[in-house]
Amino acid sequence: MLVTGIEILEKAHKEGYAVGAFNTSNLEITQAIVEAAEETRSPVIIQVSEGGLKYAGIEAISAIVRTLAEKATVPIALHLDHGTDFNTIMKCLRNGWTSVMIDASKFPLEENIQRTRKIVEIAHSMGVSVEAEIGKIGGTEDHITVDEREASMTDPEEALRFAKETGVDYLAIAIGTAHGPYKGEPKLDFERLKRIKELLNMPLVLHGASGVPEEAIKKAVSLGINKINIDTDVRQAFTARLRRLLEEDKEVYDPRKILGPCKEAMKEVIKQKMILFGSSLKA
Ligand SMILES: O=C(COP(=O)(O)O)NO
Ligand code: NA
Ligand SMILES: [Zn+2]
Repeated sequence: MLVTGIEILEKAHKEGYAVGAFNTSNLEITQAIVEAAEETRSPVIIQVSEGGLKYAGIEAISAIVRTLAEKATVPIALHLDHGTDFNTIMKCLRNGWTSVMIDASKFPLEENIQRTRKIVEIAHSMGVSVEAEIGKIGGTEDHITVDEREASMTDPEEALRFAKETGVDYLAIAIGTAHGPYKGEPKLDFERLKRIKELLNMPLVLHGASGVPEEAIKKAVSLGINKINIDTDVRQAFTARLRRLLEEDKEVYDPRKILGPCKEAMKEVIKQKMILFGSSLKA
């Protein structure tokens, strides 16, 4: 069933587990997410980035996700990932999305607060949940120095002020993760996470979670992370299966015979994540 993001994440926050938020841009990835959630009895957040909306078309991808979510036997929220453009966020709200992220983290704090508060007021008036970001979660391509990394991490006191002044439902924080594959091993600042959770006592979001070792994920969940964004690991599962399949079978040409096994490969990765995050059997 299609529910709001806060319905899923308030429960996760109270009961101390995390829910996967998996990016999709087509039918097969969406099916993999929904089937994985039903097979592990997990609530799940299906999210589309602005790039994914451009690729699939907002009406088409909304229809696919909404249709599969409404038919599903577990709670599913439909979330806009890293919303930066006001009109795109409004289009998602008009297309029945149940959660949106306003990512104004690149602006100074005051402006991030203003921009976020505006979206919170509109989305809440429509019964839609809101995620925002404070601190900068980079991509692995950012060649930043260590102290720049420190400076980009979320300041706990600023996060408290931000949460109070915006009314945001869940907060994406920067504690050392980055989007995309890691070159070395990511070092998460668990002390910082612990402090933020103590101060804010609300659902927290971890971006850039692909490539983070399982032990670090488990520790982050135990310290209060409740939404975990995964994109790269699912993409890599798809592509690895695709390459192997085309290597092994030079004759195949039916997209269903190619995309079907790729869907299964993505589903297996997603199921493992749901079990690792502690969301299995929570639906
Ligand atoms: O944060 C993410 C996903 O990051 P990864 O690709 O590292 O899983 N999406 O918003
Ligand atoms: Na990552
Ligand atoms: Zn992200």
